[in-house]
Amino acid sequence: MNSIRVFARNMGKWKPLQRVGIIGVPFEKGQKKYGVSVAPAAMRAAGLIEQLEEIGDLDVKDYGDIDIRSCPETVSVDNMAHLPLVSECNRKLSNKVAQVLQDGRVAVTIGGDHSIGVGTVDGHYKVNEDMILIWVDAHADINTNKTSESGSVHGMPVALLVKELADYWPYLPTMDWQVPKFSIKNLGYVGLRSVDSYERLAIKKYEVPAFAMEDIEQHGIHKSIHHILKVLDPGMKKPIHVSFDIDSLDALEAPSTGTPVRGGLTLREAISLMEIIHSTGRLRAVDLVEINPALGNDSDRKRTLEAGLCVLKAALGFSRRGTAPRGVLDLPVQSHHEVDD
Ligand SMILES: NC(=[NH2+])NCCC[C@H](N)C(=O)O
Ligand SMILES: [Mn+2]
Ligand SMILES: [Mn+2]
Repeated sequence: MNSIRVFARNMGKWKPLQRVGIIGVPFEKGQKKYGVSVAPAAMRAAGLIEQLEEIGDLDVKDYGDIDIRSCPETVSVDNMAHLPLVSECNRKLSNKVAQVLQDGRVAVTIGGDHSIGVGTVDGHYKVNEDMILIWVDAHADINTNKTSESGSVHGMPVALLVKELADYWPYLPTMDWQVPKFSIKNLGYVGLRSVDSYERLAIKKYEVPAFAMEDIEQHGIHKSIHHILKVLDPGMKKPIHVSFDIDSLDALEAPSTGTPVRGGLTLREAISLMEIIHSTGRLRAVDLVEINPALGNDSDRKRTLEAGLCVLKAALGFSRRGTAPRGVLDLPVQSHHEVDD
């Protein structure tokens, strides 16, 4: 984007330019299926950067992909597949996310499977220790290697991150760089509908605000996300990290994903959720994970990539109402219709 034009447009009372940094993570060893590593390239080919720039008032910088090289897997941990690879990828990713944030940009990370949530949250926490985390997912991803039925690390990132569960892990070789400091008290879930029994136990024990699909059914997406934000941050000042697993969406909306679950969020609900979070002005990092372009047919793939783009655009300020031309309206466009509650 032309920086002089941006400067001119931001003089006066216009909202400041939002700076965004894109990180691709072509990593798929946190689960068993081929293809989720192709998502960063597929999202770029689908027009990710251009579509974000079209929102306006965005300065988008593409930091490229994390370098995923297969290192020799000399150690192994029981029921935890490819730990050295997961660890190495996340170590690099954590540093990159911290760098993007220190550059004053919202860190937008395109996975990859959800094991990369370890690196994104770790990197974010290094910069903003008061961050809160909204995990939007069909799954809770809070298994340890002892409770997981799959042995896949994409079902474990939350348990690796939170300090309250640190004692439930054995020593994890290669993971010395990652010290769990983030508190489970700063975590909330949206979209759950496939939660394993020990995961359920952890959520209950630590009273994690968790809006499963039945809660969203009951309260609606607006009240659900407002409630989570209020519980996690009553003062409304903390930086927000959203880790968005595409399988939070209904399998009909986003079929190209490794562990689809029916009965999920509509795309409209996900867009609403992201619009609300954007409107706080405190979104600092967003992950979009588990898109697997190798699964399904052309139409499935296209629908899933489009859904991912819609979600990211909503998170970064795209308005479904349209945006008025500059200089015409000083205030954000609101609905012209008063609706009684
Ligand atoms: N990020 C994901 N899609 N995770 C799916 C996890 C599924 C299951 N709970 C497991 O531990 O393996
Ligand atoms: Mn997940
Ligand atoms: Mn999931």
